Amino acid sequence: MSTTPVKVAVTGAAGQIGYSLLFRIASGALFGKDTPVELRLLEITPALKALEGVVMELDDCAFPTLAGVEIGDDPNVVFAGANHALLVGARPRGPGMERGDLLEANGGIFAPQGKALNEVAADDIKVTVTGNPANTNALIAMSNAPDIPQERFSALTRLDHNRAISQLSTKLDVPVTEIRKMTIWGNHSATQYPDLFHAEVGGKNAAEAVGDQDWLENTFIPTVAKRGAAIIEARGASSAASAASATIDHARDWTLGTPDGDWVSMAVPSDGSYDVPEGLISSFPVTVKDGQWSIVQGLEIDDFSRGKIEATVAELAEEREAVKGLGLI
Ligand SMILES: NC(=O)C1=CN([C@@H]2O[C@H](COP(=O)(O)OP(=O)(O)OC[C@H]3O[C@@H](n4cnc5c(N)ncnc54)[C@H](O)[C@@H]3O)[C@@H](O)[C@H]2O)C=CC1
Ligand SMILES: O=C([O-])CC(=O)C(=O)O
Repeated sequence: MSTTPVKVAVTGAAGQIGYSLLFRIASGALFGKDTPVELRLLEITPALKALEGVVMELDDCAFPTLAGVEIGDDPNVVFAGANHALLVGARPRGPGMERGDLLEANGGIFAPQGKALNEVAADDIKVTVTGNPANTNALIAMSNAPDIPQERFSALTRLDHNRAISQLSTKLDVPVTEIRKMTIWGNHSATQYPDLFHAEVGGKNAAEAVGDQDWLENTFIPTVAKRGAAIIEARGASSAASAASATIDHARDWTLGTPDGDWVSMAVPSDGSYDVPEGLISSFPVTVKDGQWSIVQGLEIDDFSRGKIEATVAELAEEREAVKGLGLI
């Protein structure tokens, strides 16, 4: 086992997602059994007592990979030396709300956290935003951290990506391992575009394998895009274990790389690819090598896909204007 622990900061650590996420990270699910991790956990002051209880449980697991745990309510202390920051802490939506409705309540969390990361995180910091509305919260954090390269900021669309794989696997009755090159474009919201035209099933085009445009348009896309709301309706609370699992998948692949012949969906700062305005944090198909992501280039986008991508990107542009208006960027 290597001796220097990787420092992973997690915000909202006493929350629902935190309760799943911390135990997965501590058990080695993020970087493997040979890499010790130190957890640095941020909460608001009233939640620190609950967090102490979670830390007692982490202790009680005696995880060989867990090298230490620090907790606190000051991001300037908790983020010190962090190599990864998983920004989960934010209010979840309730029934009948869209994620964008959280912008006013949650946006304010991400400006001070971006500033703190800028000041005290390690030089190789990678930031993943899970708290909603994730894309625009990542934009706020990034805009408040001018000394951190922009490509170190990302938002989570991996849960949508995994949901899309699962829906397709059920439809075609194939194992998830047969499905490659799934893409979520745009915003982690109801406007997101899960794209089957570039996905593959057993090496064949997924849209052709489905052969049913009506299912693709009227069942697949809305099921994936509205899955979060369906879970809130059923569970009475937003998805937590699957969100934690997707956060692990995202941060792991960003660190260890994507397999040959496949890609993943990550919301990253646009460089103008596929006509997504530069600087918006939008989901793209990406590959990762040596810890750096690249947007997959050269995909042909037909009129149907173009319309879907434009709609979700227009929403991201509106959110950017809204947070400008709030003085957050
Ligand atoms: N991107 C995605 O795919 C998904 C995102 N989410 C989002 O993740 C967020 C967290 O969800 P849950 O864990 O279920 O919520 P939760 O309410 O159970 O936990 C949130 C925690 O964040 C803490 N918190 C609030 N402000 C904070 C701050 N300034 N600093 C540090 N901690 C702070 C709260 O005290 C609470 O413990 C929500 O915004 C939810 O909508 C949830 C599922 C999927
Ligand atoms: O839907 C929500 O509010 C929680 C979330 O982001 C998801 O499950 O995708």
